[in-house]
Parts: sequence; C-alpha cells; structure tokens
Amino acid sequence: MYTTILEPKMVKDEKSTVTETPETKTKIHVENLNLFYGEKQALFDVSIDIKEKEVTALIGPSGCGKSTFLRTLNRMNDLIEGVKISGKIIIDDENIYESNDVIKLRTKVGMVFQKPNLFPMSIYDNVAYGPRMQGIKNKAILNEIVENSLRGAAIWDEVQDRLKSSALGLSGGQQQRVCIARAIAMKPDVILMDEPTSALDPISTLKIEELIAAMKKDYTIVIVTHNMQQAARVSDKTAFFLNGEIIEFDETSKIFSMPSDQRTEDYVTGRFG
Ligand SMILES: Nc1ncnc2c1ncn2[C@@H]1O[C@H](COP(=O)(O)OP(=O)(O)OP(=O)(O)O)[C@@H](O)[C@H]1O
Repeated sequence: MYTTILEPKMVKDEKSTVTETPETKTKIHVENLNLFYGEKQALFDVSIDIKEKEVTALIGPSGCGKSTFLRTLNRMNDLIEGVKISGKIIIDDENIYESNDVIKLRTKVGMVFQKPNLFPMSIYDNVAYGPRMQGIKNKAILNEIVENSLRGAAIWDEVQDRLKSSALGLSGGQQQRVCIARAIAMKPDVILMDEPTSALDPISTLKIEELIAAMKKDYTIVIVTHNMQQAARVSDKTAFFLNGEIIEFDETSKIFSMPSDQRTEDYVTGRFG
C-alpha cells in the first residue's frame, strides 16, 4: 500500500543511480530491455524501476527511443511487424512478455496519445466504449462509470449537459481530457502518455498538467514529453534517453538542477536536442 511520506529518508539503491525512498513500491521493473525494428536496434539494455503512484517523465532528443520504450510497457510494439524484444518487463510480479493476455495488460496499462483520438460517436459512448466491450451492459453502472471517469479527467462540469453530443465537437484540449476519461474508465493502474499536450494550446496544456498532478494519487503515470518545463512541473522522476539508452534516471529536481552526466546537463540546458 502506498503511503505519503512527509519526510522521506533518502537511501541510495546500490544497483541503480536512483535515489529512492524505501517505502515506495516498484510498479514496473524493466531489466536489460533491447528492442529491434528489423535490423535496427532502437533500445539498448534499458533498465529502470518505475515507482507506484509517481509521475515518471521520459525526455531526450527526437528519435532517442522514448515512444518506443513507452509502447513496450503495454506491448503496443507487438503490432509492428519485424519487432524483436529481449529482456524483462515485470509489472506487479508478472513478466508481461511471458503472458499471452495482452487485453488484460492493456486494461491495466492504459494509454493516451499525442493527438486526441476519440471515436466519431457521442462523449458518453466514447467513455462507455471500453466498459461495454468488457461486457458491462447495466445502464446505471455505465452512467456511474462515465460520470466518475469524466470527473476524474476534470471535464465533467464542461460536458455533463452534452453527453449525447459528438465528442468531435469538443475543443482539442477537451477531447484530450475525454481521452483521459476513456482511459480511466477501464480502471487502469498505469497510464502511459505520449506527448499528450503537444497538439494543445498553453491553457489546455496547463489543465492537463494540473490533471496529471491530481491523478497521481490514484495512478502510476509515465509521460513522454519534449517540453522540459513540463517534465520539471509534473514529474517526480525523470529518465533522460539518448540513442536508445537511458543515460540518467533520478529525481526530477536533481536531473534539472544537478545532473550527474554531462550529456544530461547539455540536454536540459538546451545545448542540443
Ligand atoms: N515502426 C518503426 N519502424 C522502424 N523504425 C522505427 C519505428 N518506430 C520508430 N523507429 C525508429 O526507432 C528510433 C526511436 O524512435 P522513437 O519514436 O521511439 O523515438 P522518440 O524519442 O520517441 O522520438 P520523437 O521524440 O521524435 O517522437 C528512431 O530511430 C525511429 O526512426
């Protein structure tokens, strides 16, 4: 069980560079992960422990493997022909590449994409889609899931009077929050976000960032972002990727103020990327 720690006693984990609190539980353990697109290797020996109910940001220059890594966490790369993966990803004691239940995995590990990708149907039906696919037919239960999910995504007040209207009539920022509601409706433990605000204006971006901050009491969140300020604002830990490797992974405050590796410093201070 996760407990809020007011004054964490910092300890050094001998196996990694991460400074961690002993009380936080590892939700996702990644060990020596390698990924190839055909002959081309995109991830090299990636190892990282992602903690429960924290926000972990993945940063790094274009093409360094952030999205590829994110997609390994719910096996989205399986859909791409010619992908080969070795190493371990353990979520809650289960090696996700040894289990064949990908549907169960994607229920537990939801995803929000760069551009809102709602279906051309009503707001209600978008959010109820996943639960209905899971066999929930009871109207009262669906109503409750839809309302709770939209509330959880901080969009209920804006859409409660137009649930039956097309979701595509909403603004980009509202659509992205409905996408988050759609993910929440599946009752995931983990939510992966791939540059969720890159297509949004600054006010919508701020709303999503506030939402992420509020959501971490319930979910483990992993977010890819190109926006350094965003990583600094929303995340607890940050992993810096370069050429398919994790160069440094640590507390976000440390990555941005006192990184250990010169390459991290060059990147966060805008010298390349
Ligand atoms: N479907 C694919 N087939 C072949 N190569 C791919 C595929 N997807 C990504 N790659 C390659 O893998 C490498 C990592 O790409 P990835 O999209 O993971 O990087 P990224 O850090 O997320 O980049 P960006 O910030 O630009 O989104 C790149 O060299 C890319 O060209």
